[in-house]
Amino acid sequence: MLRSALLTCILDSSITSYLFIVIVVFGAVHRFLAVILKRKVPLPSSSGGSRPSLPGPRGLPLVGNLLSLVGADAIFHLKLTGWAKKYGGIYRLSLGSSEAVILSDPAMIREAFKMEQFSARPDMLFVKQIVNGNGLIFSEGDLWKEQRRFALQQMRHFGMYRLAAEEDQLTQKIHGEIQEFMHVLDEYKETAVDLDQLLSRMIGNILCTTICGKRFEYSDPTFLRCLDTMEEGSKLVKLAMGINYLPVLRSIPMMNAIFLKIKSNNLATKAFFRSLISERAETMEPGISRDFVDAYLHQIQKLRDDETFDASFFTDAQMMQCVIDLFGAGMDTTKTSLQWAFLYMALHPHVQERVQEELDRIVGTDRSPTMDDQKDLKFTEATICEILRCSSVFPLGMPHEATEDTMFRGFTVPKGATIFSNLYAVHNDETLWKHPAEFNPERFLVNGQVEKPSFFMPFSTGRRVCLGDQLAKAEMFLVITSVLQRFHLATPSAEPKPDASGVLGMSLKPKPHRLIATPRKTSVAGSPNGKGSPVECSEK
Ligand code: HEM
Repeated sequence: MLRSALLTCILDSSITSYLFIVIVVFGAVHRFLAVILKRKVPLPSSSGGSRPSLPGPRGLPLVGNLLSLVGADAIFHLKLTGWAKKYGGIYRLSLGSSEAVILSDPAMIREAFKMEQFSARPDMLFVKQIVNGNGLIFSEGDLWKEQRRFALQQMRHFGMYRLAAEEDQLTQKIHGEIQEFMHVLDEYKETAVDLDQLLSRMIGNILCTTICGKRFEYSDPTFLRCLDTMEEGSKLVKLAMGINYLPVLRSIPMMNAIFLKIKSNNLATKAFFRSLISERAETMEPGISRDFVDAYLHQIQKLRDDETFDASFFTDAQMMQCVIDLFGAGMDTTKTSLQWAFLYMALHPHVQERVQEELDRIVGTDRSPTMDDQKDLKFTEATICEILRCSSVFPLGMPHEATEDTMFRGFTVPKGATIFSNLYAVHNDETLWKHPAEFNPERFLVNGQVEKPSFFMPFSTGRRVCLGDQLAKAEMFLVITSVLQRFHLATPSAEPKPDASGVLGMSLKPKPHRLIATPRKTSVAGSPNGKGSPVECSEK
């Protein structure tokens, strides 16, 4: 009871500044003790002997740059972007007991993330105690390489190529999910609605279908509990980040309560997916992979049957973490990107009208858009690129870690340094983009063709580039085109216009806002080929 009241209080973002101060104080003590005990802890100026030091803001003794970041957790990306303007495309920061290197130059990010030495993940306590080195996001070395190769093959297969094949069952299910979303949207008619929960259910179902072959009713309590647990988990993980750098923070009751809650949420999430995996295992048939779990179960079976095979990372525990990683990585990012997409459409009605005009011309109103239409919907495609650029939902990517002291662009990046790629800075750099603050899809069109410059990198780049990029792009394309074909989106005139600045949580989210979805004059049936249950469309 007390713990749950404490956690409710913790989830209120106003407490984060307090936590930050706690982290700073503990950071100072930790570093002080480390120095006293002569442990090897890098100091702000310790980039090494006569080697040129990386530039960066001056830190205070013991706490480094932590004090400059107090209260900046919701705008961390802006703070780092401000420093990039002063210190350049590569600079360093001292965060508690660890050194961070911030890359904001796209060419440097491309070069760095191709390098094996910069492809590890920071050695965080969470990773050790919860993920246990398994999965796709925090795994490393041979395990990561093998699992990534397999998962990539499957995600590309399920994500893009199968979504293009309309007769495929999975594709039909995803189209059905979009229809269900629009059916619920239809029921709101002229009422303003916050799309957050509705999008969670649709994206959650698309991911569950792709990964485990299962969909849930929007009101299913088990499904809703799982979505809530994962959402809460993202907030808690962000709050407890400090524990990764200073494990001693766990001795603070509030931090320990967060840590224990993250662990219990993780167990609940595993229980949810365990039952889905069991269902799959009971119904699988030889040679048929209906989804990611099916493919994984077949792989485990194949390797067990192969007597010459003695070492493999394909285990049940590994499969579980891969499933959780794919769901976790795909959920918040795709949902948030779609929230931004609909907000931008409502804030830029002329762009929305151009997309709708293109959809009416190329797809018409008798069928839903399919992946085959993508190549012809140039302005729509450019608009989706602009949504990804402007929103930069993963503004600092995922942290990487240097596995050894490495000379890079004339500087030494020390072993153990956490490397952040400031994708937000790249996507808002005035030297690369004309008027980057403007929402303008035209910037991606050259002579009527979509052209994506090398400095457009919403899914990061290199060895650890997003594994679900194809699925995410396909989902965004199908959802955005289907919704805009059927609805006109607007902000409620009686409410203040939502502002398009984001708030940084695990991803960069728009501030809470409501939209009105008014049905357009269309007569689209419930599936791409016109079959399926039609959903009524009323006139404006
Ligand atoms: C618009 C949606 C998405 C965006 C913007 C996005 C962006 C990113 C970014 C920036 C990274 C960090 C790469 C790095 O470490 O350098 C990443 C990693 C990852 N993403 Fe995505 N992502 C999206 C959707 C998805 C989806 C749908 C899935 C799967 C279902 C997915 C799975 C992953 C995984 C597994 C990783 C870790 C890869 C690794 O460590 O090897 N993502 N994503």
